[in-house]
Amino acid sequence: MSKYNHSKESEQQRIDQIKEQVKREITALTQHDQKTKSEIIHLRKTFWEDVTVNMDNPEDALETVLSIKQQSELLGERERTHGTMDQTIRRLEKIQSSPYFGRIDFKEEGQDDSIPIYLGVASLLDEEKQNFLIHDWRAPISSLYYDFSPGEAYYTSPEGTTEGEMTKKRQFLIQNGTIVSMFDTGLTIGDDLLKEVLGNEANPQMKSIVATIQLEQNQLIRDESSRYLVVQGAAGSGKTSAALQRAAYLLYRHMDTLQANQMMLFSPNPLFNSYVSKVLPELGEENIEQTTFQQYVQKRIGKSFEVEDAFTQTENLLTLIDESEYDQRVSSIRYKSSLVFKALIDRYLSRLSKQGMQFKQVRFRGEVLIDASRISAYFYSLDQSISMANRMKLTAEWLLIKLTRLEVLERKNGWVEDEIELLGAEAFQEVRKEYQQEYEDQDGDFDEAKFERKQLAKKIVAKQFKPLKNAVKKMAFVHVDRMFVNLFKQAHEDTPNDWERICSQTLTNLNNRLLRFEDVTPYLYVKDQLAGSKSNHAIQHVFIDEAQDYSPFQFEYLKLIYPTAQMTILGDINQAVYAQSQHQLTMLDESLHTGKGHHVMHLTKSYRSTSEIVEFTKQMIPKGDLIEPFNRQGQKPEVKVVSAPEEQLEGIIQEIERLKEHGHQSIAIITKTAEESKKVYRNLNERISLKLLTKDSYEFEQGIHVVPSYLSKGIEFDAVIVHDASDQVYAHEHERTLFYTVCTRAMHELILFSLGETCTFLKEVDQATYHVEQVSK
Ligand SMILES: Nc1ncnc2c1ncn2[C@@H]1O[C@H](COP(=O)(O)OP(=O)(O)OP(=O)(O)O)[C@@H](O)[C@H]1O
Repeated sequence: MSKYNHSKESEQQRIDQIKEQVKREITALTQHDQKTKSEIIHLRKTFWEDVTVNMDNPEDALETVLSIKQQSELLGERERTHGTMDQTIRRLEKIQSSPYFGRIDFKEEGQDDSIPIYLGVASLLDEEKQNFLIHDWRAPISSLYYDFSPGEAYYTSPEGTTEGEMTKKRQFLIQNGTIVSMFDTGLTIGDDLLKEVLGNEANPQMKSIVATIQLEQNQLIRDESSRYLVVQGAAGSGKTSAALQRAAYLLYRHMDTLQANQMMLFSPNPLFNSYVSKVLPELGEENIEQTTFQQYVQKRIGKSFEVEDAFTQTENLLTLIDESEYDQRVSSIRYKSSLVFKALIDRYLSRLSKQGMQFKQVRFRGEVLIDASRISAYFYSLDQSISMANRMKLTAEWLLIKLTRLEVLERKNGWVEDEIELLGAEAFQEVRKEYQQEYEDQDGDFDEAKFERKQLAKKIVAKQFKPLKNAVKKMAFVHVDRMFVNLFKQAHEDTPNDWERICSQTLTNLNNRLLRFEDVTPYLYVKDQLAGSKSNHAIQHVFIDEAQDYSPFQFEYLKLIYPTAQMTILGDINQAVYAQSQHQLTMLDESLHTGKGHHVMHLTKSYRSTSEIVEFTKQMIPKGDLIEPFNRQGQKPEVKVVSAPEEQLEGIIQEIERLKEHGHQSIAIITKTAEESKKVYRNLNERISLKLLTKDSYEFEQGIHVVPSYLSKGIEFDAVIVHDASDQVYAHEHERTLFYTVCTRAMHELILFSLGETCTFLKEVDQATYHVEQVSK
């Protein structure tokens, strides 16, 4: 028997022992859990029998409350225990099937022997609870596995730095408790295993990469040196994957203070939410909160405006034929996304703090109760040294006091008497009961009827004043919309050349109650500054994926709404597809992250696509030569030049057939616009089974999809067929990043059709890196 086999045998024996121990633990826990479950059922059934309910006097009532509290605490405690046991059983079941993925032997400085350390998704102690049989991949010592190859190594923990020598590094693939393969690895973590993983078919759900995290990804995952961690990473470099592992890592590191619902992931589209939803549960953690910027703003703005989303904005721009119209819209978008515009707004706000604030009158039953001018006078009577937000709060408090006084006066008005006449017997009975409880012992001359009418008047008016008071509490008396409109009506310093045009277009939109995407952040910023910020102090960590799509203004705004959160900002400047971010400063720009508290990292190795695809795509972007493909070979990309639309459709169908024969299950036909996607879908739908992805799609499955370029970001497919990569479709320099994004979605195969001459981005690529075929009947 070879040394390897022997070693494999003994490794399998160790796994078998672990499985036995885990089996025993699961049996014991299940029995215990059964008992707890029965107790819960019993407690729920007998809840009211076991509490003494007696409300005869205050002491008895107090005792009743205490008894209910005690009983529900007992129930709550049992339910929590059941929850924890359930979780532990699930964790143990996972360990049983795949206990670990790695082993390192580490000889600590000053020690004689190496100790084997096995790494898994969760830790496991031996039965004496003395030694770790498995270390959690997030434990400090586990970083040795990701950071070093055999030789001198060290790791840092809260106790300090431990130095030593790594004498072995081994990788396992274990399925159903059996070793499928096992490699002793050198420099990088399991090139072979990684190759195998990356060579698999695409999955409609992203997977955890815990067994094959690469060195630079590990640094990203564990970095806690700064408040803002900024990651510029090439397409397919594992930004999203590493971000999710990082979330799991932070949850482990700060398990006493951080919970999944205190972390927020901003993703590029609703589809993405479902795409990444399995990763954290796979790692034994709960999913963190997820949203898109659009979902956030939509919730904030509600129905008061029709809100354009970033996709509609992009689609509108991509379908604009008139170049000057395009230039105008883009210039307005870029200006409104800039910090220069934010500075203009700040100057406007500071003027408002002295004069010009707009308020709404408080009206009640068609009459003006408090005039806007009185609110304004009160606001400006407050000391200017008090911040605007606090002056607004004080004004709201003043209004509430005023409303309470007016409410008392209102009770005497005729309409109240009319309302009382219309009341049913029930209302009278209710106040009579109140009277009996409170005043039955009063002297004989107490007028019960008068009391009744007074009480009813009080109730009727209070009910009608309630919405008014609530509106004041929500700062609805501040006329945000009018002040936002005034921003575009007033003269300002340092405006761009086309300011007048920007203003007139914005005012037309606002008049039609339309808020363009570029106006959304400025509008919310103005609203928050005037009517009180909606900052969220509960969120402790924010992840922003595809950060190249966010403007510096959006970054400032996100900092305001999450004032205490740390941020992980990930993106790729070469995939900036929105007008506000192309050739503009974006949230990702290093110039915004120079100060203390910011740490910028770069990921240059690309894992998603075969090296042929990466070699091809990297030529389309500036500094593409810095991108290093992972060594996984495949076919060279194919460019098929056709001369008629029917040829393109036929060609696509043939390619799909071929790709399916090769076993590819997830195939995307990517078009530039949604309009084009719809057309392709209509033309192909009768011939092959496929799905159309739109901005409202929430999930995607294995299969063939037609998807517009800007919705394909962040996700990946086994094979990508680019629909019409001709110079008629990708005709402008500003579409370079869009084109690059589309091509980099392919894992194994990339096929580009071009109806006529190919686009410039393709012409620039070295012909030796792809095949060209002229297809004609
Ligand atoms: N260390 C790794 N081990 C295994 N797979 C990896 C690793 N790193 C990345 N991958 C795989 O590479 C692919 C791309 O990863 P991911 O989507 O996270 O990259 P990205 O940088 O966010 O891409 P993009 O910016 O192009 O959307 C995924 O299939 C992911 O599972």
